Amino acid sequence: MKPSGEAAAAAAPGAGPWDECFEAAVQLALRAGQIIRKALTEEKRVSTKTSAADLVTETDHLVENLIISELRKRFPSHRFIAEEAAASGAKCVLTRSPTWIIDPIDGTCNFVHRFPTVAVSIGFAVHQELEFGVIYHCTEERLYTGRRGRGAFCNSQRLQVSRETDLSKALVLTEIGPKRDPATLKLFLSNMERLLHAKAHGVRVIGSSTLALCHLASGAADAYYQFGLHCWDLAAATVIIREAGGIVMDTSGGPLDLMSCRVVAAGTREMAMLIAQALQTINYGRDDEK
Ligand SMILES: O=P([O-])([O-])O[C@@H]1[C@@H](O)[C@H](O)[C@@H](O)[C@H](O)[C@@H]1O
Ligand SMILES: [Mg+2]
Ligand SMILES: [Mg+2]
Repeated sequence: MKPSGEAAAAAAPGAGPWDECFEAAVQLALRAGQIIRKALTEEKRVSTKTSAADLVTETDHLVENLIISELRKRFPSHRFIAEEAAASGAKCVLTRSPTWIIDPIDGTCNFVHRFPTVAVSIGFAVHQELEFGVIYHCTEERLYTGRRGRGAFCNSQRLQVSRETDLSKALVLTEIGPKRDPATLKLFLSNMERLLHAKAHGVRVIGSSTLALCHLASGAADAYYQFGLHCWDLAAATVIIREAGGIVMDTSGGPLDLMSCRVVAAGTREMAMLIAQALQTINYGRDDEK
């Protein structure tokens, strides 16, 4: 079923203080998805950022500028944290002001290779609390939404996480992150090996952290962990997972720190703790200290 803004709004009935912002996010995600879907098959100008594996295209910039300019027109007092602005030096500071946290294309490496696992992610926080998240799987036309206290949905289907607590019965998702030096790769592979030694059914890397986190929210996977993602990968997906009944926390087992570039998420706290206890830390610094 094609997603629509009306379906997303109808899926979470009842007026709320941020309805207008939520509906703007939905419409912009759908519009961005059309641009990304069209550009997927076209020639691209590709640049690198923090590593040879950390790619960016003109479409990332075009989509991010479109989203921010449209939101600034409608909500001039709001603040923005966005991936490509941060790459150009903008500070990632989450204040108590209404703040949009944007990843214009999540899965840019997939996008460059025309691998159809790409999303646009728009999160929204007020008083430093995540209020809603919108993630649009551009090629499958799946609109994932979550609003604090009002449930999580894919198109108009309510989402519910897996209730699995046994790691030996779990499908675990992760992502590689942009660092490719030998020490980081050794730790990344060691973490994957630890989970396979613990008899996890499988470990999957799909190239988009936001869509992997949406799969978790839909119950199609039991856990997710990563070192090397960012607040714009996490913001929208965190609301969606929590509203689907899941847990999103720090890799230490403590509360999520949106700026820490690391996460463990799962359908149950038991599963999340089993994952966290198995992991060796890979240091990627903090978004708010770059
Ligand atoms: O850059 P992008 O495509 O928005 O986001 C990507 C993340 O979704 C992925 O989890 C991570 O491993 C990549 O390094 C990259 O950060
Ligand atoms: Mg991106
Ligand atoms: Mg991303």
